[in-house]
Amino acid sequence: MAPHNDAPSPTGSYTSGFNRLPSTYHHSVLTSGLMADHLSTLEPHSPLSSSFSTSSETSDFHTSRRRPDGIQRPLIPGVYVPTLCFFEEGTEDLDVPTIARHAVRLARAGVAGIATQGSNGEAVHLSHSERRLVTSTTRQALDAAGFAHMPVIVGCGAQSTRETVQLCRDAWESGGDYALVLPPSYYAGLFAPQMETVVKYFTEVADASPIPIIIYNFPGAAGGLDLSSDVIIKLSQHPNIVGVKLTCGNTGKLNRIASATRNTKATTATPSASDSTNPTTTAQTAPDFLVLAGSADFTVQSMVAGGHGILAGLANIAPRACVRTVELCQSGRLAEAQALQEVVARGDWTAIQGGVVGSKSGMQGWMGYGGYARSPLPRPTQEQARQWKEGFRELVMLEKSL
Ligand SMILES: N[C@@H](CC=O)C(=O)O
Repeated sequence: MAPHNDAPSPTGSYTSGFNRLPSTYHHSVLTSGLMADHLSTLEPHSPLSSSFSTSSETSDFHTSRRRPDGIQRPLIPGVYVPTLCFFEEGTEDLDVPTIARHAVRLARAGVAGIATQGSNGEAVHLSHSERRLVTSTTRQALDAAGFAHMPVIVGCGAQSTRETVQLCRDAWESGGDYALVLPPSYYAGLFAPQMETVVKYFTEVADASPIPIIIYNFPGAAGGLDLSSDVIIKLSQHPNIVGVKLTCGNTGKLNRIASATRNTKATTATPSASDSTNPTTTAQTAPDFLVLAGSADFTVQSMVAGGHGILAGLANIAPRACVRTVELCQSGRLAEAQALQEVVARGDWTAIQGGVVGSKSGMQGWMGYGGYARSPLPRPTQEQARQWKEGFRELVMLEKSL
C-alpha cells in the first residue's frame, strides 16, 4: 500500500425543527401528503442574527418534534454508522436487498443509529431519487426488523443552500430523522471572511429544513474548510441544529463544544413497546447537542473529552467492537476501552487508507458482501483485495469474539 499521512481525507477515508418551518412549507406539506415537489415553497429567510432563539423556543425542542409516522427518535449517545451503499456488480444499479440487510445487521449489533449518504454511502455518486430510495429502504428494513425506534440520519450537504434544503426535504419524506450537512466548499474562495457565509448557509438550511441538522466538519472533504469551535457553538444555539460530527479529529475542539453545549435541556428516548428487538432496555438520555467523533480511531479520546459517541465508517465492518469501546468508556472502564481502542485504531487505519474501495473489499472478503464502489472508483486487483482483507483481520477477529 502506498504511504499516507494520518489526515482524514475523502480520497483515502471515505469518507424537528418541524415547529420552525416556514408557514408556507407547513401548509404545502400538510396539504400534499408529503409527496409534492416543494421547490416552489422555498422562501427568502431573515438575515442572520446574533442569536437564534429564546429559551422558550428551545426548551421543548426534542419533545415537540414529530415525524409523519408519529415516532420520536431522539439522538441517544452511542455508535452511529454511516452505511456503505451497495450496487449490483454488472449494472451498478442500487442493490436494494443488500442495503436493507446491512442496516438490519448493524441494528442487531447494538448501534444507536444509521446514517445514509455519508461519505461511506457514496452520496456524490447518487441521484436524488436514488438517495431517496436508499433512505426509505433503510427506514423500512429497520421498522420491519423491530427497530422502529432507531433514528436514520441522512447526508444532505450540497453546494447551494437551495439544493441542500431540497435534500433535507427529500430526506424527511423518505423517512430520515436528521440531516447531516457538510458545508459547501467549491466556491469557498469567494465566501465572506470570518465564516459569515458558512454561518448564513447553516442558518438558512436549519430554518427551512423539516428535520434537525447535524453539522459535519470534515475539512478533508470540504476543500480544507475547518469550522472552529466558536462557529459550531454559535450554530448550536439554533433550535434546529442538534449535533456535530467532527471528522477533523480535533479533540480540543470537541472538548470546547461538548462543554459549551452541555445540559441546556434534556429529554429521554422512549422506545415503542412493540419494539421487541430493541436493544435499549432502559430509557437513555439524549443530550441537547450531540457531539460525535467522526472516526473510530479516536473514540476513547472523544469520550474522555465529553463526546457522546461516534459516527464512523469502521462500524460497517466492526459494529460490536465500536459499541463495546463506547460502552466501556460510558461505564468508566477506561483501561479496557483503551485495549479495544488500539485494535479499532489499527483497523481504522486500513479503512482510512482504503476508503470506500478498501472497506467494501474488506467486507466482501470477511462477510461475503460489499461489492464495488461506483465507477470511476477502481476495483481492487486480487492482490489488493487480499491486502484489504488482511488489514482488517485483527479487527474482525475481535468483532467475532464479542
Ligand atoms: N473516517 C471517517 C470519514 C468520514 O467522516 C469515517 O470513519 O466515517
